[in-house]
Amino acid sequence: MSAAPVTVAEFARAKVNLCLHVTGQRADGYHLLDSLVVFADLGDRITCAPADQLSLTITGPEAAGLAADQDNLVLRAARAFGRPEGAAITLEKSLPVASGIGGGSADAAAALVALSKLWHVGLPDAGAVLRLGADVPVCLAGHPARMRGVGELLSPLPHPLPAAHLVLVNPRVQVSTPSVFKGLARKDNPPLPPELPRLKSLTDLATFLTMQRNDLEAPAQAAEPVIAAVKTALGGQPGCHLARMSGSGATCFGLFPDAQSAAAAAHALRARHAGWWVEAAAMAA
Ligand SMILES: C[C@@](CO)(OP(=O)(O)O)[C@H](O)COP(=O)(O)OP(=O)(O)OC[C@H]1O[C@@H](n2ccc(N)nc2=O)[C@H](O)[C@@H]1O
Ligand SMILES: Nc1ncnc2c1ncn2[C@@H]1O[C@H](COP(=O)(O)OP(=O)(O)O)[C@@H](O)[C@H]1O
Repeated sequence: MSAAPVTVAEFARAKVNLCLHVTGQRADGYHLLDSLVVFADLGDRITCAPADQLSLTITGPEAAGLAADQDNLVLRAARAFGRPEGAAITLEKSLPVASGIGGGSADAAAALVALSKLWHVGLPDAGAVLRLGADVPVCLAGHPARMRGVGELLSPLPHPLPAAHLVLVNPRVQVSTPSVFKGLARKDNPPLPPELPRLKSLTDLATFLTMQRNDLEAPAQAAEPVIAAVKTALGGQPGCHLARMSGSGATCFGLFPDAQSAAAAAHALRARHAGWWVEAAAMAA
């Protein structure tokens, strides 16, 4: 007697680029990156239930920003298995769409894991995973990593990062990732140091990051000057060790030492900027 099929749920954590150096461009136009990627204990949720047909339903506070059509990265992830079986997939969307924290990539990665469990099949090959999006491999890895190449070269960090809390702020503007890359003044910026140092405290981490960059900040800010205001507002909160944009924006993050200071900053920012999306979360280990 075979076991009854069960529903599988996976968490799709927000990705944060603590720094993002653009070091070159490939002949196909994709850019070479060197980035420290971490995850927040905050994200979307994918649930896959057994079904004859493949279907997607989107719920949650950010559902209105996204269509449940064939282009949705969750259904693209299902098709990456080749000929997909049926599944009734629910995406509970909490992360703002197209905001530099990889919500779509995290959803794709979570869908891959959930469907491989539901269907008892292996994951698609690395090429198929990367074709879903440059951020999907790191989201599938799901742990802090140094990301190079166009996103496919992942190295675990040589030393664990210190505990930290994040405040994520999105001013509710969408910036187009291809346009931000196109706006770069230079594409051959210096990489991260070859060896990442041991960073024992949040002060060590912030000091190290202050010497690194997000090269996409300048072109994103040129398109949406409010991003500079977000960084200033975050950086002015008590306990904020560093404020920077993630990915191609427009979401910015602040690094805080503990849950209390992060929650207080989030509260103050929400009170001052009612239209902004503001969330506090621990940085996942
Ligand atoms: C910039 C980053 C940094 O982590 O984050 P987000 O802003 O998306 O969160 C990622 O590289 C984005 O990853 P992802 O959003 O999965 O990218 P894709 O769908 O593959 O590509 C979207 C577009 O971004 C540009 N692109 C993306 C990745 C890369 N290494 N070089 C590029 O030039 C290309 O113009 C591409 O058409
Ligand atoms: N499940 C999904 N969640 C978010 N965006 C999605 C999804 N499926 C497709 N997309 C599309 O992918 C693009 C990138 O979205 P997202 O990953 O949220 O942003 P970013 O790459 O800036 O972090 C958006 O233009 C969006 O329309």
